[in-house]
Amino acid sequence: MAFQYLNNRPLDEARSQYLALLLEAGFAPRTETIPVPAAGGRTTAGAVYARICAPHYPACAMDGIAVTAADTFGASDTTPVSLTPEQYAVVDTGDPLPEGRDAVIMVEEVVFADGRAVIRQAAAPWQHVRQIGEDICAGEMILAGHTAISPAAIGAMLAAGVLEVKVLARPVVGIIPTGDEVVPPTAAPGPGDVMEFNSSIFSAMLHQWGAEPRVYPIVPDREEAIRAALEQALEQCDMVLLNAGSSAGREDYASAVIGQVGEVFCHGLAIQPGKPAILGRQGGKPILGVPGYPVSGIIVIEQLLHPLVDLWLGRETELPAQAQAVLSRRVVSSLKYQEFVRVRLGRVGGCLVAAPLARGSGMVSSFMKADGILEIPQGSEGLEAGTEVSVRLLRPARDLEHTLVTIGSHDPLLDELADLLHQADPSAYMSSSHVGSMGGLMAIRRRETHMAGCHLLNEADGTYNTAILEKQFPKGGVYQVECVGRTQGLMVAPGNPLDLTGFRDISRPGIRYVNRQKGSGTRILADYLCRKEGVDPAGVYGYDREEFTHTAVAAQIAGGTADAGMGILSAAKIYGLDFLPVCVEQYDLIIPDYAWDAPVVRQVLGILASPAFRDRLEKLGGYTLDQPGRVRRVY
Ligand SMILES: Nc1nc2c(c(=O)[nH]1)N[C@H]1C(S)=C(S)[C@@H](COP(=O)(O)OP(=O)(O)OC[C@H]3O[C@@H](n4cnc5c(N)ncnc54)[C@H](O)[C@@H]3O)O[C@H]1N2
Ligand code: MOO
Repeated sequence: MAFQYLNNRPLDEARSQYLALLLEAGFAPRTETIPVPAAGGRTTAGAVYARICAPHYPACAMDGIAVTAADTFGASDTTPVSLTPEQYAVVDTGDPLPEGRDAVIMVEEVVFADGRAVIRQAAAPWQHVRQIGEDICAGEMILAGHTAISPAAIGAMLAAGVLEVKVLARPVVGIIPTGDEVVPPTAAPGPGDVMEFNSSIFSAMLHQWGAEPRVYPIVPDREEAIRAALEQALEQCDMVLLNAGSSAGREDYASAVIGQVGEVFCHGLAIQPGKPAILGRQGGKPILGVPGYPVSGIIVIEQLLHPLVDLWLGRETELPAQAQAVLSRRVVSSLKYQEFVRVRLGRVGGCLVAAPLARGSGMVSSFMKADGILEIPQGSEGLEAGTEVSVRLLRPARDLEHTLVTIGSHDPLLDELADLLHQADPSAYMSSSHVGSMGGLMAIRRRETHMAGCHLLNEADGTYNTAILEKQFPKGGVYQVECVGRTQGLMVAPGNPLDLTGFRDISRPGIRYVNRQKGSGTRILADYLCRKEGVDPAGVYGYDREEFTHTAVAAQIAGGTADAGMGILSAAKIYGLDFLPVCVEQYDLIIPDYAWDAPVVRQVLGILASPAFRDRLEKLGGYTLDQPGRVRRVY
């Protein structure tokens, strides 16, 4: 296939030109008529008029008696009026007002005696009577065109005799997943299989926007097959997403195929992620070529499809909620692209802090973890730490107020802690970033975290954390809180097929080691063990290969790309690995004084000391618990 290079069009410009082009070519909503009870949330296609009055008869508004007001005139405490059975009728709320009557007296104000109704106050004509059309008059406009139908509007239409309503049809959006490697979701994928989950992400987004997704079967990377699928979807849908094959690879046919069935308006946007997006059309029908990477796909359909759905449904695209936050770390950006950076947000010490998340376009979990999106404009080289930024919120702002931010050493116990915290208080959340023990202490210095998991060995005396905390916080300001003792060891493949006997064996020829990142406590431990056991790191294959968590190291070994790595027993257990224990280390939580009184911190300290926490850790295995939650030292 001829190599077609991509444009680099600014997003705003491309989007507005694309929308204008589509409108000119006849992009317009379909309408449909549906029963009113099912119309909640839909948008009226035109004005809706009342067919009958509501109420359509004079109705009693209270339980009591219907009377002729003139019969009651003069009634008072001193001159009660006694009505004969011919002069009144007992009625309930909603009953039609009996012929000849013109008022209702509440039952509380009537004394019945010998079949007569005695009243001590005159009734005003038409009191407690709902007149015909009091609510809605026949012929009156109930709803204007292009109006969202609220629950009350459903009631108003039905009361006014409108049983069916013409609404804007939900746009049917066809989603065509493509790729030879792409397979339906399974818990046991073969090597090279990529699970097809993009269509499920996009479908969920479309439902949220009021559109109707229609997912087609996965199409292999063959030009004719993709064209046939696209032609079918164009016949059956109002808009079509062609997923993957958008960039410049050998089997990337999206652009060519869109060109064959219609027209490519633009291939390539100045955005990252999402740059290979294709803006195409067949007449006024949009065809979007959406990159295969999930994060790129989410950004592209949010930026391009969401406005199309809004336009179709006659809605203004809502301005997303924004929050001002302080950037915790420097973010580098390319001058060529407008970048969408996923961030975690947390209010720490009175300041909303935005911590950038991993930026890989294939990392769908980074979008899941994100609290907001920071947009860095095209032409910017990035932003320095400490810059005040405006972040588009992905979660309600109030959730951020009760989020415990933890940045530091990784341990699966943090996930258990987060789960227990949220169970105990559904308004409380925990967001953890794994940057290693030293990284956590740095985050405390930058005031961006409530808490940091820490296990830093002082080689001189074999103690943990104390020496480094004294050095890092000479002026004090942190609490060292006891958490657990945990067994560190060498994780190896199940059955230990290479017969490793201990740490020293990592330098054996043929052994592929996988390490933790510099600054992590486990890396410091590994470096220490190298010196102690006379292992030369330069002679260890893979010593410079770094992963950021215990589970990531375990996953490499389980996946067969490494033979050994240092980590904790609980991570080895999750992956069914063998484990050669090396030492028990002290894992503490370091809490800065600026966060000490935060309610979420108090809650977490309570959970640490609870039997539920002990139970969870017993199940994980590899931990010893003395008095979690106890303050070891204040610096
Ligand atoms: N030489 C170049 N390579 C790439 C470029 C480029 O400009 N030159 N662009 C990169 C960028 S940026 C992106 S984004 C991706 C876009 O890739 P495609 O749209 O061509 O998609 P694929 O390569 O087919 O897939 C990418 C990735 O996503 C997985 N995938 C595909 N469909 C699904 C699905 N339905 N559910 C889950 N995951 C899916 C696919 O297996 C790949 O791993 O290209 C870069 N390369
Ligand atoms: O621009 Mo592609 O969308 O990452 O990562």
